[in-house]
Amino acid sequence: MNNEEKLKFIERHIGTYPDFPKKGILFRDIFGALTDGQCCQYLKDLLLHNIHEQYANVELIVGLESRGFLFNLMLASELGVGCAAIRKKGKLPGDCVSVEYSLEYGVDAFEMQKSAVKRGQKVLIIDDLLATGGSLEAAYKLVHKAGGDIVGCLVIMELKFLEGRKRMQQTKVHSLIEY
Ligand SMILES: O=P(O)(O)OC[C@H]1O[C@H](OP(=O)(O)OP(=O)(O)O)[C@H](O)[C@@H]1O
Ligand SMILES: Nc1ncnc2[nH]cnc12
Ligand SMILES: [Mg+2]
Repeated sequence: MNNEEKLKFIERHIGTYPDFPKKGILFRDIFGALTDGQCCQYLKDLLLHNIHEQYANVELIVGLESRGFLFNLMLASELGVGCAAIRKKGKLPGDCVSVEYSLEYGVDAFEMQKSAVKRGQKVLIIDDLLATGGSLEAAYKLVHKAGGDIVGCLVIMELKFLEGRKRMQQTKVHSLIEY
């Protein structure tokens, strides 16, 4: 299968749920695709392909709690680099940097351990989905605060109509699937 066919295959397996978690939200469920073994392999192939094409010399993959964690360790181990976590507030021990953010259906705060990123380290931020961009923008600020050099962000899905990309003009953002 070529990359275009792999992408179509994945698209067909992503679940779509109207009015979840709130009325008016059309929820795009990556977990629906991950129960299929082929989808897991194709997703890995396409994410790695994109990293090789778009983001040279990545040294650390940072994933956003929780759906971003499905991909940060997997990609880091494939690339032979480290991975780190951005978590919702109060979950990480030690000295942390913290940033408040809002998303399509709420407000929260993200944290990251200061020790997770070395000064000037080349960081790729990964998540399943870009909606309003609140989460990804907060992640960018956190990694920057922690001393990282962000080479870009990679997401599987992008909800174009919410224009989250407008908040991310400080770096390169790539998505595999646009809605
Ligand atoms: O672009 P935004 O409007 O910020 O929305 C995108 C974020 O929303 C979802 O996460 P959610 O906060 O629902 O948490 P989860 O990953 O733990 O399910 C999704 O996984 C992204 O991380
Ligand atoms: N519509 C949506 N589907 C899945 N995750 C989301 N996060 C923010 N908006 C979302
Ligand atoms: Mg998330």
